[in-house]
Amino acid sequence: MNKLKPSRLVVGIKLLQIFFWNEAKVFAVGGETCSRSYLSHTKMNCAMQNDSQVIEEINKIIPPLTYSQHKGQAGRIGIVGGSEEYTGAPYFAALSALKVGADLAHVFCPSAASPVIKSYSPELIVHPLLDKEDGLTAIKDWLPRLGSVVIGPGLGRLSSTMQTVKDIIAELKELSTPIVIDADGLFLVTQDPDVILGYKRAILTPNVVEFRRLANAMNIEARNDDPVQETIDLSKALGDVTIVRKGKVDIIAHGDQVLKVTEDGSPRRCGGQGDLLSGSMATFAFWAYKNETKVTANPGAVAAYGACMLTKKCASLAFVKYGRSTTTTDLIAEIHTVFEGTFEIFSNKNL
Ligand SMILES: NC(=O)C1=CN([C@@H]2O[C@H](COP(=O)(O)OP(=O)(O)OC[C@H]3O[C@@H](n4cnc5c(N)ncnc54)[C@H](O)[C@@H]3O)[C@@H](O)[C@H]2O)[C@@H](O)CC1
Ligand SMILES: Nc1ncnc2c1ncn2[C@@H]1O[C@H](COP(=O)(O)OP(=O)(O)OP(=O)(O)O)[C@@H](O)[C@H]1O
Ligand SMILES: [Mg+2]
Repeated sequence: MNKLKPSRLVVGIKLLQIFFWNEAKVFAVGGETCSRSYLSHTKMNCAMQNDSQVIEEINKIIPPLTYSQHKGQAGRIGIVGGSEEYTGAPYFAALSALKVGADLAHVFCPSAASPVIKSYSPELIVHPLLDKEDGLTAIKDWLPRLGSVVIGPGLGRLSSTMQTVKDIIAELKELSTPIVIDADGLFLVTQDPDVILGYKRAILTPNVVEFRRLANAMNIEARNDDPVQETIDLSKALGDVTIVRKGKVDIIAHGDQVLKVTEDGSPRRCGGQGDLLSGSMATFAFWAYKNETKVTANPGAVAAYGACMLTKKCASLAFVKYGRSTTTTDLIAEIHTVFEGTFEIFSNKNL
């Protein structure tokens, strides 16, 4: 009997997925109206009424792949994170930033985490500076060279680390660098919201628990029946930062501007998927702010949407293959396929 080899089966499944995504996009162009989505709070929401329109915006910010680009132009991303306990989180974030298309990823971590993170991957540049006496000075030398920075994956909550991170955030604000804040970075914001208050290039990516902590810290009225309004309220209370409220549906709010990612994702809740999201978002954020005149929506919201869509599709594709065994490494392995199936690739143009 002519049996289908497992590898062919996998390729077949991938092709079907890509086909159906493209079909869905075409359907969205033809069939969607503002009333379909919950994007009804502002004029901007109506302007960005369906997935294909937002993806068009994202296509405008993706850098072309040409032989004339030099290393660093597609992104030099910083990750401030890691601790003795958590070394996987900054690794997942940094590798995801690279796999989405950044050229270089720098991890700034404490000494104890550094050899571990280095040994996971030779592709990461790892600086064991976070707990060094003169570490902040050395880190400050690097910051102007970074296109965007993720603060928080696996960072831990030592008060000495938190003070250094506050100083790093202050410097990044001076430089107008886009900042993605996740995990223990969000803990810092909960303790001291002033560190990020009013910085419009900040993107905060809370999970369910982190959102509740932030909302409580900012005295946001709980609205169980209207999570969108609650997310808008938090964004406004923090001075129009971008909030990405992760969940079955991801809700993105930048002031009154709202986008929603309703992609299925997966029912597997293994740790590290939020790190894939924050790392990939940093690369999109660098591209979006660099090309902010090309997009009509807020660049932070556009970047967030790209990363949320990508992460959910990676989860979905990995789950088809590995089911209950799916781990974040399996999701990262799908970034290339998902990127090609979702966004326009400018390879072979302007060579
Ligand atoms: N491999 C790694 O090194 C990883 C490290 N991580 C790091 O681990 C540290 C702690 O992160 P946590 O996310 O555990 O934060 P917390 O330590 O604040 O714990 C949050 C708690 O809420 C629970 N929770 C999560 N989603 C929930 C939901 N929808 N409903 C009810 N409860 C829910 C979790 O099980 C957890 O017990 C951070 O530094 C983070 O970056 C994570 O990123 C996961 C991967
Ligand atoms: N209930 C859910 N159903 C489907 N997808 C979900 C659900 N909850 C979260 N996700 C997705 O999982 C990804 C990570 O979100 P999650 O809430 O797990 O972050 P996190 O807890 O910070 O993860 P991490 O373990 O990396 O810290 C996002 O893409 C989000 O959309
Ligand atoms: Mg997390």
